[in-house]
Amino acid sequence: MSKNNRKVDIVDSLAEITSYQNRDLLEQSLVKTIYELFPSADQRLFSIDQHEDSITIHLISKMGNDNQLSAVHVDYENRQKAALRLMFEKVINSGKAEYFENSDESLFESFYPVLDANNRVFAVLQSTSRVKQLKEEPLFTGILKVYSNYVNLLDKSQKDKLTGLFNRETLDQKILTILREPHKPLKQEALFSSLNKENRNKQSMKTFLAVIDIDHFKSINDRFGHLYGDEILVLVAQFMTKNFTRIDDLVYRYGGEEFVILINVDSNQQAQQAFERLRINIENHEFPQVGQVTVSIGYEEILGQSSSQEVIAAADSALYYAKQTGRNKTEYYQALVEQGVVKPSHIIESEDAILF
Ligand SMILES: Nc1nc2c(ncn2[C@@H]2O[C@H](COP(=O)(O)OP(=O)(O)OP(=O)(O)O)[C@@H](O)[C@H]2O)c(=O)[nH]1
Repeated sequence: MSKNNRKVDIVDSLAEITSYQNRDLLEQSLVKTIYELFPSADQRLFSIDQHEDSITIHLISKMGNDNQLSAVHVDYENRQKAALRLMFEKVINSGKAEYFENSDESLFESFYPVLDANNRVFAVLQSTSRVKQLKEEPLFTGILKVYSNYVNLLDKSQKDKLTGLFNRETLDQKILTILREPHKPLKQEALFSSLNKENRNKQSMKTFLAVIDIDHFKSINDRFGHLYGDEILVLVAQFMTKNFTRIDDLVYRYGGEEFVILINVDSNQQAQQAFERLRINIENHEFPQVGQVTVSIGYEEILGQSSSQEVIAAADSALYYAKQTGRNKTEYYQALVEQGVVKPSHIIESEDAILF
C-alpha cells in the first residue's frame, strides 16, 4: 500500500468512526479501523466501569486473525485471567499504556487506555500480536484520542449530567429498536462476551423495562435540601449500575427521581427477582444522614407494543399501583392486568380519547 493510500484509508476510517451515534456501531467501527491498520494484531476493546469499590470490565468488541490467534488466546485468557486483570488495573490506575511480553506463548500485548473528559479510564484497547509492537504507536493513541473526544461529545447529548446515566431521549430510541427487532440482544450478538462469561441462551431472552421511582422523594428534598436530594439521586443511580452489570443491562435517568432499567432475562420470574434484589438492596442501605430510602418499581416486557410510550405507560401503571398499595414494592404490569387490578393501558388510552 502506498503512503498516500494509507493516509486516505486512515482519514476515511476516522470519518466512519465519527459518523455513528449508536455506541455499539461506533465501538465496532473503532476496532475494525484499528484492525485494518494493524492486521497482524488481535484487537479487543473493553469497557471499564469504575465503581467506588470495584471495577467491571466487559469485552465489547473484538477483531482478529482467528486462525492465527484466537485458539491460543482463549486458552491464554483462561490461564492468565488474574494476570490480565492485573494489567487492566495497572492501565486504569496509571492512565498510561502498558506493554507485556509473554515469552512462553511468544505473545506481545499492548494495553491502551481511553480517557473521558475527567481523565478517568472508560475503555481499554488490548492489542495482541506475535510480532513485537512499537512501544508508543502514535497511530493507536491518535485514533483512540479521536474516539474518546467523540464519545465525550456524544455523552454531552446522550447522558444525564448529574448521574452520568443515559438520558430519556436515548431510551426512546432503544425501545423502538427492540420493538422492531425483538429477538436481537440489547447489544450486538458479535460483542456478546465478557470476562465473566455467562452461559445465557440469547434466543429465549425476553427484554423487560422497569420504571423505578424513589419513594417520598419530595420529603427528602424538603427535610435535607435539594443538594442532599441530588446526592441521593446519584447514590441510587450507582446502586442501579452496580446491581445490573451485565453487558446488555441498560440504566437510564428518565426524569427527576425516576429511572428506567432494561434487562434481558429468560422469564418474568427472573425479571421479578432481579428488580426485587435492587429494591431490597436499596431498602437495606443506610444512606448518609437520610437513613433509609426506598423505591417502588413497575415493569413490563417489551413485546408487541406499538410505541415506546406504550411500553413505558404499562410499566408506569404497575409503578402507580405499587405506590397506591404501600410503596417499596415491585409490580409486574401483566400480572396486575390478569388479576384485574390494573386496566390494560390501551383501554385507558381509548377512554381518554372518548373524553376528548
Ligand atoms: N434534588 C432534586 N430533586 C428533584 C429533581 N428532580 C425532581 N426532584 C423533586 O422530586 C420530587 C418528586 O416528588 P413527587 O413527585 O411529589 O413524589 P414523591 O415525593 O417522591 O412521592 P411518591 O413518588 O408518591 O412516593 C419533587 O419534589 C421534585 O422537586 C432533581 O434533579 N434533584
